[in-house]
Amino acid sequence: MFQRSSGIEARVENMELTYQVVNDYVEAVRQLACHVLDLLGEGLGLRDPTSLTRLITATDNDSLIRINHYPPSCAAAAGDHKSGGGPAPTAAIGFGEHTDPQILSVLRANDADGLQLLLPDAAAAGDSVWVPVPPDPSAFFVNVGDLLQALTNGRLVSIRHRVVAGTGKPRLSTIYFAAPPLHARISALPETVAAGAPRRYRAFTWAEYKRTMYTLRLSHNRLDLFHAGDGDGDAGVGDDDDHE
Ligand SMILES: O=C(O)CCC(=O)C(=O)O
Ligand SMILES: [Fe+2]
Repeated sequence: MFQRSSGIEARVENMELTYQVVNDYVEAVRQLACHVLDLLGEGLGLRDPTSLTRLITATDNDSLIRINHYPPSCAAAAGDHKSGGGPAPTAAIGFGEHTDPQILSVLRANDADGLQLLLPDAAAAGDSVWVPVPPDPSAFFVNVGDLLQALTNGRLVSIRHRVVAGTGKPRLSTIYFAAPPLHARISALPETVAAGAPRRYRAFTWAEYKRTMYTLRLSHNRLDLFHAGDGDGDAGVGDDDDHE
């Protein structure tokens, strides 16, 4: 009985420690995300370079952290064997292709490879060229999300990526997704709109975007449903008071 309760106490202590470590990590990556957004705001020539950061520091921000674990793939090994070449095209996918929906993602992973990016220019030309991101546990991988693409009127691009599970080491990744409050209105910043660069997307709230996203497949190009001038369409999104 005594042993059992001390076991529980140890577990509670462990949980508290884990909670503390995760909280400290979240605070550190949140600050990093703010720093990156401030620099981007400056680089974009925003009148208020902190306006992007303020979206993710609001007390009711919707940011989250995700921890992914990809065990080595037996399917990839089988694919290698059968084709004598690369992994089986579908069976070895650890995380299907997608863009991150939020503002900014800050990823840290162990030294196992697997993350790949789709080259946007090749994709626009109809080719699928996947570029591996070299694993580096001492580095952060910072990714522009869909909302940042909309806020910058397409000047910053939310890159399509995926994870292919290899046959070697398990991959472990931790990603902080910096997001605004649900009610935040996402609309191209005025400095990114010009006669030669008309507003690409209509205004929407993060809540509307999330609602739409949950009706779609992971790989769907969701921003396509928010193009300016498309009306309400069947995307089921509201506010279109920013139409041009
Ligand atoms: O695990 C990774 O390396 C990337 C995962 C990812 O893209 C995501 O969780 O959105
Ligand atoms: Fe992602």
